[in-house]
Amino acid sequence: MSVFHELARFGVVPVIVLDRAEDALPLADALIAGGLPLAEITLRTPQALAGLAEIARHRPAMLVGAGTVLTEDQVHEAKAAGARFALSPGIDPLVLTEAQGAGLPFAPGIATATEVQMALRAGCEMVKFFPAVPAGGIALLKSIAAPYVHTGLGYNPTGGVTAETLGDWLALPQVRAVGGTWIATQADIATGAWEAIAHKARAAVDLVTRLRG
Ligand SMILES: O=C(O)C(=O)C[C@H](O)[C@H](O)COP(=O)(O)O
Repeated sequence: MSVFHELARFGVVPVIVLDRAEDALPLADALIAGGLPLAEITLRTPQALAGLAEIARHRPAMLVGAGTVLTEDQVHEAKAAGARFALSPGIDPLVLTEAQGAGLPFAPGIATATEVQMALRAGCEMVKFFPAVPAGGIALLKSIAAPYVHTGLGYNPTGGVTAETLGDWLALPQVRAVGGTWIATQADIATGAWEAIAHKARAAVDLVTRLRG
């Protein structure tokens, strides 16, 4: 099974901004406790890679990937840290080529038909639809995805998705999983609100289970 198939089984991807590497394991444990052993650690903070590496090394049950991967170097850094997949808010063919060479499954960001075609040309299996809500929400995704249904491309809407709108997004057959920061916000992590994170993870997992029957 491809890593994006594994990810799709959860239906929801916690997008993480990690300020301190020492928060990585308690965060992973909270997500595991909530039944959501999955995280996209965004490479936006100096300690993100170290935190990702901690999770990959010490919590092998977690499916951990890197987000906000913007450069060729970051492809290799993410892979070396143990990322099983990578995503980015936008699309950069040079980064995609590098990821392919490194064997790191990569979902680039798209918000236009042109970008979808760039992703298809690069052989991507999944793309991030970013910024999902400000760009035009479900109506835009439906319209953009329509010409490419036959390709089997999957979408990961992220940016403005919430627990309340999760179900609407997952009702679209092309949506493999939504992404969002609400499950473990930067403030939750900074204050060590591990129980709250576990609770939000569990609520999201329960909702996905209910929706998918
Ligand atoms: O950095 C990336 O790889 C991204 O895709 C951006 C994040 O997914 C958004 O920042 C999500 O933000 P929320 O709207 O708070 O859920």
